[in-house]
Amino acid sequence: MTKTTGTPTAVSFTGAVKTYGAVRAVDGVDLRIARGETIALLGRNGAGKSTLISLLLGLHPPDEGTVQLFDAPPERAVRAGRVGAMLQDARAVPRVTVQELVAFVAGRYPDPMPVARALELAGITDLARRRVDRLSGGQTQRVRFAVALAGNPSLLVLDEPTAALDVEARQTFWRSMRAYADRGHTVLFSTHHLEEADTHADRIVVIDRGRVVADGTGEQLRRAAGGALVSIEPAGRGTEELALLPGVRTVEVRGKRVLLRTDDSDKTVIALAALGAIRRLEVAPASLEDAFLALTAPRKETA
Ligand SMILES: Nc1ncnc2c1ncn2[C@@H]1O[C@H](COP(=O)(O)OP(=O)(O)OP(=O)(O)O)[C@@H](O)[C@H]1O
Repeated sequence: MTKTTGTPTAVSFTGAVKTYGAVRAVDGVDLRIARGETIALLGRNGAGKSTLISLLLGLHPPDEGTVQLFDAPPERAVRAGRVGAMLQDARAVPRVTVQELVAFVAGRYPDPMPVARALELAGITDLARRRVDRLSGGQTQRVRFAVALAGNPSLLVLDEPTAALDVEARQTFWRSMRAYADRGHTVLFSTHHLEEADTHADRIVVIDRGRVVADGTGEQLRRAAGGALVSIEPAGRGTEELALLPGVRTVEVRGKRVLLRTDDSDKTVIALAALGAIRRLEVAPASLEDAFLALTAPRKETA
């Protein structure tokens, strides 16, 4: 299926379910990540990304199904120092300096990277002597990245790693993440930034209501959601007949214009021309954002 089919497995979810009361936060997830892959988890707020990550790290057991890291239970891989994580809600330890904290974490791993290297990759060399509880939000986030890297783990798990970062820190982060991934490590990150997922991940996994609703490259997702967007001013025509045109998957009214998501823009445009009375035609390839919205549309919405 993918170029990584024969590669050893880093992460596997099989029928994984995690409920919180009536909420099925993770609802039957099957997912395999090969060693060396960089995976982006995309999903709306509350889709289940953080819960999936907590199962992966062994912070919670699944209610049903199994989760494995490197063909073993997550706790074993975590205890063996094969995993580094950067979570959203990790709290700063008071009074220690950045350097002390990173050195402490590195010391708990069997094969850590030099502390100076972790600080450099996270872009915080100049913060080494600062106290960790006296940093800005973005600085704290970069310290968390250094902590995740410190053990030189085979698998790096990053929950919304760029959420609080400014433009420059974001660029430094992605450069370092890529350098890390290029050395054969496996990286899983969650994000709300579609262009980051598209640019920096080998594969994008879209989660919606606790399920995997799409899994592929940005290009594959764009294609799956409908290859192109044809937009027109309908000049008084109803939208019903437009929905029946060849290739058209969905019809959406946006102000004066009508947007047709189509699998075959050539056929759709030829049919539109045959109908006549169509003004200001525009054709554009579907964006990843279009694909994401189509994949995660609320159930009641008529697209
Ligand atoms: N500790 C908890 N107790 C009860 N419900 C929870 C708990 N943690 C998460 N949930 C619920 O589980 C669902 C999935 O939440 P989760 O935090 O995994 O989503 P997410 O995709 O990470 O969201 P976000 O993008 O907002 O961080 C949501 O409906 C959330 O309200």
